[in-house]
Amino acid sequence: MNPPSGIRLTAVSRSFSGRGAAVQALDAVSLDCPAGSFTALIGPSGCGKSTLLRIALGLDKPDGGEIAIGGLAPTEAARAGITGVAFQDAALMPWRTVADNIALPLDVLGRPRRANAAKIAELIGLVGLAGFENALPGELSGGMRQRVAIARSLVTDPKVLFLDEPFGALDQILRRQMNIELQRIWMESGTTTLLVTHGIDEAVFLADRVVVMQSRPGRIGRIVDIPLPRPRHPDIFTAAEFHRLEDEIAGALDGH
Ligand SMILES: Nc1ncnc2c1ncn2[C@@H]1O[C@H](COP(=O)(O)OP(=O)(O)OP(=O)(O)O)[C@@H](O)[C@H]1O
Repeated sequence: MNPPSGIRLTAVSRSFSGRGAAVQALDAVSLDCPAGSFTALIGPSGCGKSTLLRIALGLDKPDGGEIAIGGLAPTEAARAGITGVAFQDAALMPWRTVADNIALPLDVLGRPRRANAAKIAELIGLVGLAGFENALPGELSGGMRQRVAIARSLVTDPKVLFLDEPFGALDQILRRQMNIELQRIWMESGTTTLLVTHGIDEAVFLADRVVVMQSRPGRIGRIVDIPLPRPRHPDIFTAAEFHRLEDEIAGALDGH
């Protein structure tokens, strides 16, 4: 049997006590993302999305509950290269070429670059950047930079991928193109993916399920299954069923 490669949160809580009253950023959040699934996380500002992500990446610790990434504690999973992550800001190193930026997690984990040359070339092809291997970030468009960030997040062959609004800064047309690309990459890589987004349309287009969070305290309000067949084509954005699912999520965000 393959090792488990999903995400499992069991009653995860995290509160912050600042100068004012304590804030319950996460209140007993339980979520199971099966291996290979695509989950979108959506919710109002301050509902605990970043806190959840930071805990999943091993950058913060919960006050209570448990979290397992591919069956491991978050810090172990990160150290083993099981976790990949891409943020809204592509955060590329401006002096490193596309190939060198993609290779960065290998350098951090002390893995030999030469042994992974074929992997880097494959990823460059996967994100549609063949021919730009030696370009510097300053020579790329915003969408191309985000594609480099996604390739970089996949270079360790992660079992679990966290995407924090990776297309939030892009315009609507480019965002849709990137959504189509991301669906293809996910279908080819089979990586368990958790996408944090503010876009209802993006969530419905990409996800198997949309987790709608509520704030103060940060909780899961509703989980909406997205039973649309794959691969999903751009014309699905105008389908009646697509709009019905968007409305259901919008309603859940409003607390209905
Ligand atoms: N380090 C911290 N110290 C104090 N309070 C914090 C800290 N980090 C988060 N919080 C509080 O926890 C709550 C959840 O914050 P979090 O950043 O996780 O929300 P979010 O859903 O990611 O919001 P957004 O969509 O605006 O990015 C907020 O009320 C925030 O003020």
